[in-house]
Amino acid sequence: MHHFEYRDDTLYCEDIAVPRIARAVGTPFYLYSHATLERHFKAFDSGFEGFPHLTCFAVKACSNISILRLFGHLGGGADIVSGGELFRCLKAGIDPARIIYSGVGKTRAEMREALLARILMFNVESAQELDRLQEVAAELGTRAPVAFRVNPDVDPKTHAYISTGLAKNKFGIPVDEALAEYERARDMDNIEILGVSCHIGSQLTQIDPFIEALRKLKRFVARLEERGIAIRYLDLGGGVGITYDDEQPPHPHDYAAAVRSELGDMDVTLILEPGRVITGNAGILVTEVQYTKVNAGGEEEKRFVIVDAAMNDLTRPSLYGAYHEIQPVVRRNDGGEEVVDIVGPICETGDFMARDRCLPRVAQGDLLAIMSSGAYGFSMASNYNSRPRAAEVMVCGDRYHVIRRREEYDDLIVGEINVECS
Ligand SMILES: Cc1ncc(COP(=O)(O)O)c(C=O)c1O
Ligand SMILES: N[C@@H](CCCC[NH3+])C(=O)O
Repeated sequence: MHHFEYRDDTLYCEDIAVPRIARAVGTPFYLYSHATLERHFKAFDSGFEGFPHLTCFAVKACSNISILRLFGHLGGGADIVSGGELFRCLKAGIDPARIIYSGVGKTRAEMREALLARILMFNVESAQELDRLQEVAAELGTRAPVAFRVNPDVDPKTHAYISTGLAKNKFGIPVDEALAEYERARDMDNIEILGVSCHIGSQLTQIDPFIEALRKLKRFVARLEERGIAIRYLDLGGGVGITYDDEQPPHPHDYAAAVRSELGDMDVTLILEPGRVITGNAGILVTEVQYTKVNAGGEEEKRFVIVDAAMNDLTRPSLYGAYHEIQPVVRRNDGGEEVVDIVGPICETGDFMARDRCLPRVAQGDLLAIMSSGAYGFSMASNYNSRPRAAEVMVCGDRYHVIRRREEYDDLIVGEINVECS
């Protein structure tokens, strides 16, 4: 359920007509519904009510500080993967004691920053990372709280690029090797073992792989306990999928019920790292049709709708061949339909939002809504082709706020130095 719906054939976000915002801020822009963000966060979090848990929003999915602030107010923490994400979370007022730090390539500087901020836990992903963390913590005269991210070798049955829990993926430490790392960590002066973590992939549409991974984790925790290593936190990562097209992912409550049932009376605090399931369907990308054209020279006639959003704004279709529903912002019921490629202005054939898509006939100046863009949308945007990044807007009821202004040309060269080598 989200709060983007038509009223008299015009798309509204909560109580505001989308064309009104387009006139005020220009296009393209990301548009988020505050009520939907809140609803999705609560829908996820409430599934674990009564069980000690912490919902740490995966910042990489949608990292605007106004949105992070909202989740912080709702009692959430954050799952970060860089110093930049830590910086954002602190700016957004997220309690560092609710921040966990994942990622395979943490630098010394990033470790230092996170230790100084006193985050809850590092999810350590390799033996060398453990050694480095011990050194950095010793330099600061502190102890680093850690979980190891174990790789359970479970097939998440998702797109190969976003599968992370198979042995052949770069993430985590194989379960069989992790035991030795825990024993090493136990003997380190500046490491404090707090937990075990895993994250097997993103956009999962079935519950079974989560449960298979959890079973392996439980067996692993029992082996740790046999060796006198106690675990306080069990981090199950993120990964619950959403409907982009016709997928039928589990409802967050069904996911939570299955996890709780498998956990039984295990005495741990659960950490969850949801991203997409919270923000994915709470945001859209609004774009304007610049041109339409027909290329009739080849074997088949090709119809193109050229819009002002591109792969630099929303990279998912180009990168994964991902499907995003595309809807006219104002529905006209007289023009019929046609099969088109909806493409951006970038000089790449891979710059498309949709291919061979049946769309109501559109004309220059029409607005289109690229749905389900609230996760891995703006956060993956770039300046490719020297395109200023889009604005981000959040609607709260009958008001809207620009939560990130559109970039200007001067933003494109921030940090560049105009050197002439003679
Ligand atoms: C370590 C980690 N946690 C959480 C997430 C969030 O995943 P999702 O957006 O699928 O919930 C990711 C991304 O896949 C991740 O890499
Ligand atoms: N960027 C991916 C998800 C990757 C999740 C990061 N571990 C997407 O757009 O679907």
